Amino acid sequence: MLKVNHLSKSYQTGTNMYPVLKDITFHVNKGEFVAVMGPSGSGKTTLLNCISCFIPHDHGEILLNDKNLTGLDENKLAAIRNKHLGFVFQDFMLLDGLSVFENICLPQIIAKKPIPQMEAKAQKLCSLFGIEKIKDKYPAEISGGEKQRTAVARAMMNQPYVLLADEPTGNLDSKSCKAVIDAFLQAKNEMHTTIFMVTHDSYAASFCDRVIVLKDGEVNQELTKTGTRREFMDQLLNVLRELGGDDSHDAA
Ligand SMILES: Nc1ncnc2c1ncn2[C@@H]1O[C@H](COP(=O)(O)OP(=O)(O)OP(=O)(O)O)[C@@H](O)[C@H]1O
Repeated sequence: MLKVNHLSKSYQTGTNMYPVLKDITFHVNKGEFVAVMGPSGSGKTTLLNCISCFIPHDHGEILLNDKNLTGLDENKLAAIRNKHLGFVFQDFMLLDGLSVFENICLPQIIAKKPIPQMEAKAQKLCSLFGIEKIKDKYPAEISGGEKQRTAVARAMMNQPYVLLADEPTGNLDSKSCKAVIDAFLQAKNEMHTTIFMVTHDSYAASFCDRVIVLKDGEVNQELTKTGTRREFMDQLLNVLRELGGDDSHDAA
């Protein structure tokens, strides 16, 4: 579903070029829930921004459902972002003046989809993610966990090929974190959604099928969950402790 082949990216500061991603290769299969972890500055956000088509990469290729995104012009990239990618951000990015239900509908309002079809879909997502009771409230009236579940529902409106999440649990306590992870697992299990999440949180990552660990812009290792979630979390904590890059929830 998502293939990243030999991806490189440098930033220019003055006359100096700083390589941030160095020959990154990995694949994410349809329906897989994959996290990217690594110490601060290892290139996680840069990688996500390249996959999101927000910034261009220098070398290599990114394929989304076998379509090569490399070299597409900004209009084509914007169309791919709108149609085929869903986004969940650390700070929710909900529109304060719209209700929960209207926020969820937003991607299809922008895409000018028929209203009855759109409302039926939003209603289904509200019940899937357990936010039916708050659907008429406004973002200022709901909790952080409810805001993020609303953001997950909104990201699912266009049934994206891949849901991209940037530190989705970063602003949440353990209980809300679990509620958001449950929303991802529901999207994966009931809608076969492919999820790619950047996180510092080993607790959140322990619910994933696989974790790609970055260090200094390179894939340091890939860890696949084989045993229990708790064992996987301990494995992640050990790896991250060695590399210096986790701030997992204590209550995990
Ligand atoms: N626009 C930019 N221009 C120049 N350098 C940048 C830019 N954005 C990021 N960097 C540098 O690239 C490196 C990787 O940054 P990035 O934000 O991708 O790391 P990260 O792993 O997401 O870090 P964190 O965990 O702290 O969010 C860092 O050294 C950062 O200072």
